[in-house]
Amino acid sequence: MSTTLARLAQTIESRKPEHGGDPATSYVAKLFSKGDDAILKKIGEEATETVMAAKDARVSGDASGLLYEVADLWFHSMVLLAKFDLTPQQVLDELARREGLSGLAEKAARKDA
Ligand SMILES: N=c1c2ncn([C@@H]3O[C@H](COP(=O)(O)OP(=O)(O)OP(=O)(O)O)[C@@H](O)[C@H]3O)c2ncn1[C@@H]1O[C@H](COP(=O)(O)O)[C@@H](O)[C@H]1O
Repeated sequence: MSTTLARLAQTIESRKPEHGGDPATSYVAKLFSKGDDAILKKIGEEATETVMAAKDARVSGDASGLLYEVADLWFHSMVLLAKFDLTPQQVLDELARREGLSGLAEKAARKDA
């Protein structure tokens, strides 16, 4: 896993209440203290902002805003994973498992099952 992702996952984990995360000084601790729905709401917002940024980029030809929104989306997705004691490595493992398997072939296999 990239060291940036690994470090961020570690920081997010350290912000959990059981590890002493303080909602007064930490955005992640504050999200954890608000509960699952607050995290899900942020994911919905960031996903929508990603869509809007892509539409803006299509019009302006400048995709730089899309990078910021996808970073926000990835970050909040990592908070969600941590909330459920899952790790980015597990997501990468799932992507690795899928490597080389065409999405079209996978879908067809599902239909046959
Ligand atoms: N990568 C991020 C990161 N990306 C985005 N954000 C925050 O996510 C929020 C995004 O929400 P919006 O863009 O909707 O802005 P907003 O209106 O201010 O947000 P809300 O008040 O609606 O939640 C902002 O407050 C951003 O600062 C992040 N906050 C933290 N991190 C990482 O998490 C680490 C731990 O952060 P703390 O827990 O705050 O110490 C940091 O060192 C960073 O590495």
